[in-house]
Amino acid sequence: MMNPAQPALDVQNLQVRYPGTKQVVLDIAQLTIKEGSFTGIVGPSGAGKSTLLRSLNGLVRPTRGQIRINGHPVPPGTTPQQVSMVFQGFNLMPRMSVLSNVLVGRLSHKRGLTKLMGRFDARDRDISLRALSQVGMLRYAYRDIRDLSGGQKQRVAIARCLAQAASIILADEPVASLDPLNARNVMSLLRDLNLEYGITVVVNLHQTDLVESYCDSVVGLSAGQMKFHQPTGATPKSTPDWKQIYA
Ligand SMILES: Nc1ncnc2c1ncn2[C@@H]1O[C@H](COP(=O)(O)OP(=O)(O)OP(=O)(O)O)[C@@H](O)[C@H]1O
Repeated sequence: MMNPAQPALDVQNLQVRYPGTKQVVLDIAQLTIKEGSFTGIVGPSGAGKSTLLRSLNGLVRPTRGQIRINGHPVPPGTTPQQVSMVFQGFNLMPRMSVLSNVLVGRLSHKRGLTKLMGRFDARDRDISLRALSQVGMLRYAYRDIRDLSGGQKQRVAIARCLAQAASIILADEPVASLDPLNARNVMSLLRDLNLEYGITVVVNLHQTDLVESYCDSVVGLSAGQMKFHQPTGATPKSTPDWKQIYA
């Protein structure tokens, strides 16, 4: 159930230093992402965009700070069930069917031996097939992942998020390895899911035109610091054009 008053993501005093290094690569005093929003994260290479998403997903353990997901504090380094991630390289299992890959999204709803053994029931299959239908990939359900194009693979990865019933999708440069047409198709799919189901989307992007077309707000990072967080639409004259971060 959407609760627009409550942020989907709330970050306070987040700091990341990778183990064995001295450099603080992310230092964000406060970042709030509204539920149901579609936020682009921009910034030069090495700015900390991936580190931010990976911290939110528990893949990176912050040195300090607090992360709240849908109002609940997330213990450092844990992956909340409501959060699902899409990667540039798809992170799908080759030599397995499309459906098997989507079923992986159901694992976060399992416990104990059932999870360990990767056992799925009829409901899991129904949910996964429905997810494939939602991304227009149902007819590929029993095909091998290796038979798919990059754009199709990314659709399957997004279906895996839907099977997980994630309320937040974090997408780390999801279209970086796609041609411009497929890039727009994948962005449109994310936008449709955002509008239709209220899924909060946070996406790292290098292409400013995609940020302008699809995102309702934009966060600018530079050298691990948050430089701005503002709507993408009418940019007030008093604030710098967000594209300046690339200058
Ligand atoms: N596993 C790691 N160990 C040590 N340092 C890392 C690690 N991962 C990233 N870094 C460093 O953290 C900083 C931020 O990297 P990050 O990948 O988050 O940036 P980014 O904005 O996503 O860059 P890009 O746009 O090139 O993907 C960089 O200086 C990078 O070298």
